[in-house]
Amino acid sequence: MGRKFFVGGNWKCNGTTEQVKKIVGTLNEAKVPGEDIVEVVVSPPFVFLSFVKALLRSDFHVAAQNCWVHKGGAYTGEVSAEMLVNLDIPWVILGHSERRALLKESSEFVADKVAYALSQNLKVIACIGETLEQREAGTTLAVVSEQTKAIAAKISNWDNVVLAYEPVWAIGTGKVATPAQAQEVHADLRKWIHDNVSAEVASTVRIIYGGSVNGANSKELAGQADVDGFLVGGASLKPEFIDIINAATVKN
Ligand SMILES: O=C(CO)COP(=O)(O)O
Repeated sequence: MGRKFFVGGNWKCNGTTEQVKKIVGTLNEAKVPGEDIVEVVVSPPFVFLSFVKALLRSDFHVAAQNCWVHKGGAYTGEVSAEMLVNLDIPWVILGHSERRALLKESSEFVADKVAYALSQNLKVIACIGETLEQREAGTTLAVVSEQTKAIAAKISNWDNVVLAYEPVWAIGTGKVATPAQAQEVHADLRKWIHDNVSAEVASTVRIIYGGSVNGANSKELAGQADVDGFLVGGASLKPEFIDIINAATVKN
């Protein structure tokens, strides 16, 4: 099938110049499989993007954590897709659950952002995931397929999209999804994409898992057939991020 393993590090709203230097230093010295085996992307806050890009080894790439929904202009506090392109930032994370919950970003708004970012040739890590209440109510697939459907309605080319399944109850809680739970949702999502987008996109799109991934649990999760990588929060700020990148070897 040839879906290249993908590991993203979402630093969220963390870091000082000194911490950033230290993290990048650790990444630059790390021994990891080549770019043919694993694609590695780290996502610092906007203010550190250029700094990280300049320091970071050339086989790792950077992502912004958000961008404005349309062309830039009179939108105080926002950063446009055009600016990211201008700075040679190849990736952007969109629709993270923290933004959906705290900043009330709807599925439609996220989908508009995804479509606009793709139109500017950015590559997108699009995040979806259910809350604990939704899981307990048995609506996990309905929720993640609704979030995916909103995106599918607005884009026609999935080549530059990575779908990040991040159950909200697993984010920052230390309560990781079991490999079986992750695999079940990933397989259901792939089937949904098969039935509602195309067989081709279903077989090629990477679906990565996020939520309390760490050095210890990453190998077993990576062993699941439909888990094509990770979006890592807390552990991406620590040296164990290297172990998570190395979980890619499980696929080979
Ligand atoms: O939200 C996440 C990545 O985007 C996951 O965060 P944690 O790895 O800290 O649970």
